[in-house]
Amino acid sequence: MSKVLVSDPIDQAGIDILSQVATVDVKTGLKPEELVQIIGEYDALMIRSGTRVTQEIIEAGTQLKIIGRAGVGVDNVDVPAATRKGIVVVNSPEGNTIAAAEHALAMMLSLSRYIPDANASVKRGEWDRKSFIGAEVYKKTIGIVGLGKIGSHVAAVARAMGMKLLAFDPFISTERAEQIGCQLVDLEVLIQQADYITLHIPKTPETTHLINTERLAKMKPNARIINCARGGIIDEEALAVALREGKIAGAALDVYEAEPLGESSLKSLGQQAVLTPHLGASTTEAQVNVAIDVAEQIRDVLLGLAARSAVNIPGLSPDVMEELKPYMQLAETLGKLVGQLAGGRVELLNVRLQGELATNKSQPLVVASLKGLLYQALRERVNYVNASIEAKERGIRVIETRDASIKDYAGSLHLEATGSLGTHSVTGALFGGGEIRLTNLDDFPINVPPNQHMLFTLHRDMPGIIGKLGSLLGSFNVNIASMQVGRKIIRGDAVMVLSLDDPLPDGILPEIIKVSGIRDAYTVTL
Ligand SMILES: NC(=O)C1=CN([C@@H]2O[C@H](COP(=O)(O)OP(=O)(O)OC[C@H]3O[C@@H](n4cnc5c(N)ncnc54)[C@H](O)[C@@H]3O)[C@@H](O)[C@H]2O)C=CC1
Ligand SMILES: O=C(O)CCC(=O)C(=O)O
Repeated sequence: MSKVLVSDPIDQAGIDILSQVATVDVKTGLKPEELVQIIGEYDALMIRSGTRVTQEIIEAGTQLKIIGRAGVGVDNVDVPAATRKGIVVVNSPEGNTIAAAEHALAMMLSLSRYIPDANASVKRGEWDRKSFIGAEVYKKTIGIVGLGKIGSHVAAVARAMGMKLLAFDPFISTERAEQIGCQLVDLEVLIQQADYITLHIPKTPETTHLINTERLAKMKPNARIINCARGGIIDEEALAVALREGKIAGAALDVYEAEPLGESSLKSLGQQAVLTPHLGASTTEAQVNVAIDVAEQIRDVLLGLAARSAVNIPGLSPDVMEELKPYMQLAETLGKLVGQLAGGRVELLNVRLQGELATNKSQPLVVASLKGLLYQALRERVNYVNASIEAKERGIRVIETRDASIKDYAGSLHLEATGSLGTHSVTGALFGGGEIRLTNLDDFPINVPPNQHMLFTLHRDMPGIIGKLGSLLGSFNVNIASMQVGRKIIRGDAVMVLSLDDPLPDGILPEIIKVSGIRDAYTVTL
């Protein structure tokens, strides 16, 4: 019989499901070294946010087939390490949506009416009615940053409370925002106009310290901010200063840069700060939902079936998987690339399956392309199962075509996306040993392997451009790993594809576009 280790508190409903197919050991509060010692015995590991599944634990888990995160965020799992070892990582993208949204709303009302401090004062034996004169949310403006699952539910309830709704989400169409009843605005407008700002976005390099000293200074003095998403989206030190100096009226936080929250200047603040210990998902209902959702997937994988919310490995039948596996990564990489070239708010994705891929069996490659395209917006919340639904909800039209006559490579994939930066296309194929190659960019022939940090330029093919760009990058201390020019005619238009050792520093892209002969430049992270 298989063995499952449950290393965080999980609802009994999940344990009951796992027990149908496995011996279940519940051992919570293990130290990392204790987990490394015992993990080798187990076929599956089920966690919440309390267990950090490091590469060392994954390496020691020689029998592991699946890691199940009873919740949304898999930022406590080294997913690339699990993928390298063929371990499926699953989560529950929707099981705690309502719980997290309601917590954010509860935080907003608690802040406005000083409920935590008023409660504490009554319990101390006081009857102080003067210190807790609150503010109404009715007719106030709420600015929702991130209009995904949780943000949309917050919007629906806030609307019912008579609030005016602004939203910032660069990956959502205006139509979708209007359906939810929100006016889509730039972040800076939202920051300046909102009375309440609530964050419902993933933590990514772009969202880290999104709320910093400068943005706090632009908020209204009566503004209150709520973070029930991820710690680190707000710069906590800057927030504490802004609250202490009365630059804004209040903050309610459920998540912190380091958890549990240790020494922090937030703790010495008065009633203008409400702090909870990462309770967003802590409702009986959400814990039952996520436990069942994830336990069912662990059970299915242990029985040799597919998982419905795998974040790293698709739930395809073994024979289809065998044939398509080498191309899934290609499709996802091309999706990530073309999505970033097209900018946010992609309206249209054309996927052309070429050569031997031009068959019905290759349909999962369209889904993998969408998963890549949506990665920048949704991170680990997009998977092979929900990618098509998420695309539809975001108003992304997907056109799928097949062309068996294109035989430059055995099989190749061509993606074209239209978004806020215009229309861009990329083609890719697999070379010997399954190595991914980008073979065409915006109709220019190229032949480069994808790299984590890349820079693309559209320029005039003329002497001196490559040197000027190289010097400019050098002056910003950016090291070029490789460079290739793609052109159709000599001294005509051309593209330059550069692989960089590091991400491009902020502010350099406009400088690149100023170089004479360069018409456009794009940077992507894969
Ligand atoms: N406190 C808690 O216990 C819980 C926290 N969460 C967290 O809540 C957050 C939201 O979760 P969901 O709504 O389920 O995710 P979701 O994936 O449905 O929505 C996230 C939204 O953020 C948008 N987005 C991505 N990057 C952005 C950026 N740079 N600026 C503005 N918008 C951006 C996306 O387009 C998407 O619409 C996540 O960070 C999740 O980990 C989720 C559940 C419980
Ligand atoms: O498991 C928990 O309580 C944390 C929930 C959470 O933050 C998530 O699902 O992303």
